[in-house]
Amino acid sequence: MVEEVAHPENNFQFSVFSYIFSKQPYIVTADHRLVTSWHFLFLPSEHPNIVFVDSLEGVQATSKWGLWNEPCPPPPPHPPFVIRDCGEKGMGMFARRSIARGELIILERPIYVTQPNVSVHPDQQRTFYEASLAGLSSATQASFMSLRNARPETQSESPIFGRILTNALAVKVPHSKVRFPGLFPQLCRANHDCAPNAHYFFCAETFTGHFYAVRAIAAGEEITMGYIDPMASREQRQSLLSAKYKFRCTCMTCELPPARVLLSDARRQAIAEYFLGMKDTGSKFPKDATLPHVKDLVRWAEEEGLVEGASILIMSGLRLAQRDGNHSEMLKFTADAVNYIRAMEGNDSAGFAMVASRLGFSAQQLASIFDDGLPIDYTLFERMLAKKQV
Ligand SMILES: C[S@@+](CC[C@H](N)C(=O)[O-])C[C@H]1O[C@@H](n2cnc3c(N)ncnc32)[C@H](O)[C@@H]1O
Repeated sequence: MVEEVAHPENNFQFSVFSYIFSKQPYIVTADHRLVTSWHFLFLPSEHPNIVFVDSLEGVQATSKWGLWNEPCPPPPPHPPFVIRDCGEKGMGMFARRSIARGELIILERPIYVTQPNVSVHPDQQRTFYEASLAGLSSATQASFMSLRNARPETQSESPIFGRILTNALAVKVPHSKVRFPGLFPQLCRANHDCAPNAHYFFCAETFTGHFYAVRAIAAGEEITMGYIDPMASREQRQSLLSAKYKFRCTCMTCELPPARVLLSDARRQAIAEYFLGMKDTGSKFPKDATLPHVKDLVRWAEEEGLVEGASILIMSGLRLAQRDGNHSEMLKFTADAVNYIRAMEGNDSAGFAMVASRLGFSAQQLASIFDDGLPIDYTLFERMLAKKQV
């Protein structure tokens, strides 16, 4: 049975080859002639501004989350940034006023979430992507198409594909290890820096991308994020950025004098090796890890401006100290972990709750020790730890 498709909230007709798989929830095939018709589009009811592309099972699971019926949490009342043209980089995000470390810059819903590999034949790619774009309202389509396309070589396959490659940010959803590429009208305007001053993460509970300042940002300063593995050497980073995003990075770290680049590369490599060791052992610290070494790595990560790397190392240090029953080090690492997580993800984050649960506390209990602005109540913390016999 083939039925023509119109988005429930707009009058778009995808194509005569689209058909409705299900009206409740709204699931359609992009084009039933495609060999890859196992990719379906989910058009969340009353949200003509989101399209979710996945296998049928994927969109069926997604459609049951009910997140789409939740209103998007309101953004900060006066956005602390402007998006403007900045020459060779194209558009960029800039601080309208000074922004404090740990301040929320923007919170935004994606408009388009897709499978990492919608492996359709190049000839069919265009049909597929055009049908998926047509699932959006005309305003959202225009916003999508205004995003930068740094990959014009893909234009013949689809003008959409290049925009996905240029702009996608990871969307992580419950019960799936897949990092879905997601597009956001404003978040995708942030340019890259190898020591970024802001941190992006996706919150599945509210289905929004969050962007926090991880350093104090001065009025007029550019707000940046990291696109690639920051532990790579400068040469590797340059080649990754040039291959995928088609630009040469001229950030401060990349422009350091040669001797400083060597030092920066060596530090990043040492951190990468530690992470590899964690992966090898499948545990939170590598075999033979020692507290002094972790502390050196944390300091290097901080000096390199690698906030996310530093936070992972701090959590690893916390676990090492926990393994050794070293309460005073646990205290220091916990204080650092809380400090970092608050800067990267705000006060009520899942990360904060994770640190708390790691120590056997609730988020509220931990927050009571690390209340904003007050000196840390170490005695209380010691007492709580002793009670837990961590
Ligand atoms: C996600 S977009 C960022 C926003 C983009 N500048 C725009 O105009 O919409 C990624 C693209 O921006 C440009 N870009 C991002 N960071 C850059 C940087 N540090 N230097 C030069 N170009 C950059 C590259 O063309 C890259 O492919």
